[in-house]
Amino acid sequence: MTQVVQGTPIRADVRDKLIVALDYNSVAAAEAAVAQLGDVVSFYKIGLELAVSGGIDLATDLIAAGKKVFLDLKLHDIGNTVERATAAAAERGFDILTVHAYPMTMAAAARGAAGSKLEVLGVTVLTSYDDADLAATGVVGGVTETVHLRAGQARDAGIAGVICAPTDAAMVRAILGPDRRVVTPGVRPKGAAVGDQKRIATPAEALAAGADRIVVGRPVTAAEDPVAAAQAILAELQGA
Ligand SMILES: O=c1ccn([C@@H]2O[C@H](COP(=O)(O)O)[C@@H](O)[C@H]2O)c(=O)[nH]1
Repeated sequence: MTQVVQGTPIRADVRDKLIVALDYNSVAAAEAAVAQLGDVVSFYKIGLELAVSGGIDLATDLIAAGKKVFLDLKLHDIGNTVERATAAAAERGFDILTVHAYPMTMAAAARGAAGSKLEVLGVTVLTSYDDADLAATGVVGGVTETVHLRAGQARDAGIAGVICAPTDAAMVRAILGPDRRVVTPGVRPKGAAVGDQKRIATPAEALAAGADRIVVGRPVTAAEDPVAAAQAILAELQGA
């Protein structure tokens, strides 16, 4: 069904650029949000909170309802485990799976996803980190240098693309070229609460910098009117 926002139809390809994070602690709450957002949102993310609350099975219902589903588990383990978990995610029909952007982890996930439609994305540096947070983990080199390194390693591992901050997207796009995915959380419409995110940009800025898709959680799910919030983001994306 075509969405119309303020008299303008939202194209289907634009709708697929918005991934709404279902960060809830129960399947019932996530289902209520999906029902409320209806045809406005076509792509959902199941992350750690919902996954440990029984949400992985919700993906089956979402996929059956024609939605795309991103499983954001940020895997990092020995190669055999990552490869088998990735293959299991592919088997369940997920569209996107995240792993941390370490070379062995990404290579294992690439093997697990081989021959499937599952897009594996490597998480470069979390959008809630600044240089000091990264240094505290023992990483030598700031955020920009580390994202640069890890984006190149993601390309070389043969995975579909990366997760990065919208503020890194232009640099990452130049490294990955036009055919790989650049997906950015840390997106905040003008005036939205920043929360714990540190490297942020607006939806339009993220697309202009080279992002294919944006991930938005609280600015939609915690909004007084989540439908209006999602529609406003879609209108901004379509105008970008
Ligand atoms: O670097 C990252 C990787 C993943 N995320 C996830 O995206 C959403 C963002 O939610 P907001 O409420 O819009 O902040 C959330 O599920 C994170 O786990 C990220 O923010 N940054």
